Amino acid sequence: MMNPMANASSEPHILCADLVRIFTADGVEVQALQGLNLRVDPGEMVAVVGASGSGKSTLLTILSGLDTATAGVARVAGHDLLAMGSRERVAYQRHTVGFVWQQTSRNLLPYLTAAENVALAMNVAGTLRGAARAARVDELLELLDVGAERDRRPGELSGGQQQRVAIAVALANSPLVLLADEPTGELDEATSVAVLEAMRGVNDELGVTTLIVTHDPAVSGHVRRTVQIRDGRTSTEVLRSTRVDEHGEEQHVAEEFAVLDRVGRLQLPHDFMQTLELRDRVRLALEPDHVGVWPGHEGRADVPAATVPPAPAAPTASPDAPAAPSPARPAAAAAPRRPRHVAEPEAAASGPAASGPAPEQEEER
Ligand SMILES: Nc1ncnc2c1ncn2[C@@H]1O[C@H](COP(=O)(O)OP(=O)(O)OP(=O)(O)O)[C@@H](O)[C@H]1O
Repeated sequence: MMNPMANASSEPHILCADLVRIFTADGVEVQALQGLNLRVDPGEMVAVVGASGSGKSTLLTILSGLDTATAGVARVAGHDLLAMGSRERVAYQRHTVGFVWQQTSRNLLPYLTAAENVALAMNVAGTLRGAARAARVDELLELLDVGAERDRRPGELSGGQQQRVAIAVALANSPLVLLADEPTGELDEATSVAVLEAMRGVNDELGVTTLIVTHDPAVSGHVRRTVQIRDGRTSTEVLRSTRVDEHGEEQHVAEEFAVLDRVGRLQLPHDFMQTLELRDRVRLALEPDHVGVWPGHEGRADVPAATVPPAPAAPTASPDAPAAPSPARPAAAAAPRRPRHVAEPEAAASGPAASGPAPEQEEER
């Protein structure tokens, strides 16, 4: 199984850095993406989850080449999506990425059979012909477990079968990246699970980099990495892995991390901010193995500060249950300690963790 961190130094298949998309409607600006950062390495399968209006569809529309970002970086498999001309865009959509949308009508033509829908995608892109094309169609439909439905039209298929055929269509031209927008949005729970497992099978079998955008938190259970979008930014990530414990038993472990961008910005979880009444500005302190964050005003004195440790958190005790974001546990475990006020509090309070004061500039109060 692919370790999501394994390719950290190679060129990612999806790279978004400080991505911004501003819509203007009736003179009012809406910032759908507000400096989003995302990296997906070749062969990874990642879910992007978030509440309604958080910017998921906007992100996917940009990655699919149907919309262009206002600013920032968006690169997919070597294509610069902000600089792409119309000819490159067409080639990109035909050969580099495959899409699965929520609505069947957007994925499949109703008057063609399953096999004809897959073959049409190859025809449009001009890939494979004759017997090679027919063999590829059958191979894909078999892979998605809808080989027996090859001669049926979408109206004669169940919702789950339609989405499996849609995945086969998306894979027809051997894309490097598969993008799916709420692929289980119109399916019941059991069918959703089957479709997600089919996508995972495709990811394992073909190694196609897969990004699923959804509001459904249950999707997280089917991928090794889930990225949470909040207010147009990636805020936290959950990584899932399997480990063997000291008794030789397999444990499914989920660890949650805050996302840190290139210049040291991170979003503190809402509940941390509420618990410590953090607002406007905070005090920071660089400790030997973590960064401390304290209210910059008269915050609650009865609770210890949030801390941001550099190392991944320990595995969760209960299998497959996401841990609280890493910063929470050291905070709870750490003895309440006084914030280390800096000589010039205003300067420290305004800077990010990365530019916080060096220890020798600090003084204990
Ligand atoms: N074409 C547009 N014009 C103006 N505002 C838009 C446009 N598209 C999206 N928005 C706004 O951008 C924000 C993000 O929308 P987006 O559709 O990306 O969210 P989402 O997370 O996909 O939500 P949902 O799960 O409800 O589809 C919302 O505030 C939305 O109203």
